[in-house]
Amino acid sequence: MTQYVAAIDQGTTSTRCMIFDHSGHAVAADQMEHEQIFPRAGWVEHDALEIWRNTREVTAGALAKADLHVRDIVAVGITNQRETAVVWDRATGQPIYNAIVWQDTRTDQICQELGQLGGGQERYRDRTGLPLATYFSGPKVRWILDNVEGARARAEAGELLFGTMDTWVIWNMTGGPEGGLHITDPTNASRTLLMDLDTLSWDEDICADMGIPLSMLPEIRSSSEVYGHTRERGSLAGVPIAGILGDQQAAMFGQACLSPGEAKNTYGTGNFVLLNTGTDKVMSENGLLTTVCYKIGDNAPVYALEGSIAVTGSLVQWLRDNLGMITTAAEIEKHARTVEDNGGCYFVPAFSGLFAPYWRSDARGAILGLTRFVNKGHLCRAVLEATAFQSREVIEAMNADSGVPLKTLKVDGGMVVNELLMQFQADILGVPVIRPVVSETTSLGAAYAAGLATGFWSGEEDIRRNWAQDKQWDPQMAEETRQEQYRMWKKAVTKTLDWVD
Ligand SMILES: Nc1ncnc2c1ncn2[C@@H]1O[C@H](COP(=O)(O)OP(=O)(O)O)[C@@H](O)[C@H]1O
Ligand SMILES: O=P(O)(O)OC[C@H](O)CO
Repeated sequence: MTQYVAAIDQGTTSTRCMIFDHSGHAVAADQMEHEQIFPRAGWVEHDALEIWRNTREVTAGALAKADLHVRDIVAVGITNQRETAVVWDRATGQPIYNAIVWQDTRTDQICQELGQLGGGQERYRDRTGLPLATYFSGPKVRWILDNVEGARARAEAGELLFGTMDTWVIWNMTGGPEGGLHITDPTNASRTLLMDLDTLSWDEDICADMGIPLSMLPEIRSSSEVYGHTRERGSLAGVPIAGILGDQQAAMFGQACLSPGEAKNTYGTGNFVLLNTGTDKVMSENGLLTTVCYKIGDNAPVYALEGSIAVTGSLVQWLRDNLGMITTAAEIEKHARTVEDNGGCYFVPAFSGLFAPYWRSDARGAILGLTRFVNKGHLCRAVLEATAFQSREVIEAMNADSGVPLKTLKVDGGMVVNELLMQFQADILGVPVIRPVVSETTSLGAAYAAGLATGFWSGEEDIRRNWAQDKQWDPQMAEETRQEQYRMWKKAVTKTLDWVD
């Protein structure tokens, strides 16, 4: 009997379930978008109950599309948007507030206050590998405890649980209030600002400073092991849950970036460039994060350097939803192709401040170089180019940190269908860009983590064998043009800084 592994990818804009066979080929997928809630400027929330409902629907949907029975599924892996924080009542399963999303900037003040405590910013960097920034979960939990009436007392009484989306989905999948597992893995925990990167355990001093009771926090398990089985109700009843990876780390698996020096760039809501640094924890001197890449069972953890970019694909969504300039994301390419270049127009999408390599929460978005000449095509081009320029900035930082310049760039994610963007990325980087056949690397990576733990795949060789190139874009731009356009981009960035008082 042919067997399969399922993956649930709880992403920023949607939740999907994919089912993979032994060759890493996707035999079915189902996907549902959820509401993006913007209560105020800079605030971004999700309804965690809507996400749990969608998770159930897409798992049933994927099984139905593949025409499979649950007994054909040997394991399920979970991957997720990272950092997004939800706090719920352990007895009822009701969230006490919407999930606060990674892009949300409401915790700026909290971060500034925490930075003034003993050890300041440096303590966070040294212990957690992260800058003290609004991006990460810890300050979001602190905000919920400070702002939801009665929350702190309930948290201290042990009534409340915190989780990133992996934790929330697994707790519900394993029974919720009736004995649900409260667990996470080091790739997700390393994004909270609460985990010690060396010991892979919660840092009690930081949790105390942040005012977060340890009883709220999930147990940190490895990224690949059988944690338990899904509850008896539901379409995946009784299947072992055997993998947990943050989505960007899952993409590393899906791209077979399993050796030191291997890197990928994922183009989704934001962009995330990760470089495998092996069992060495490299601390960045150029504005990158140090994070856990994965931890397989009892093996030593593997670390990564990461360049996180907050706004890339979501800028295309913004053009569609807020300005109505396009009706579908794919349409942007058609308009961008009506012009030769950006016509002098640069769009810096600092909607959530600027993440790597700047970490400037005082930046805000700006369109620069506007003249009467600039038309819709130029603006669409500037939107796409912003993704490529931001990627070059973090890759330059990575080259500086590692001392070994990247020779090729493996890419994946929703935006890599955009051929104009891929060519421009190769042009502005000056290195070839390579897209694999399976560009759903995030789901595939979660499936690999679960399949490795259950013996469905035997090891790294299986994963490497399954990876295959689909298309390569080689640089065609003259060196002088490349340098000039990048210089103008850097100049544009300087104009967005110091905007928020
Ligand atoms: N043809 C396209 N050109 C440019 N951007 C696109 C295109 N198709 C999708 N996108 C963008 O890709 C993003 C979706 O990618 P995906 O990897 O599914 O995101 P996520 O996992 O973050 O939810 C959206 O932000 C969308 O605007
Ligand atoms: O959901 P994605 O693919 O936009 O990924 C979000 C990242 O995990 C945020 O750190």
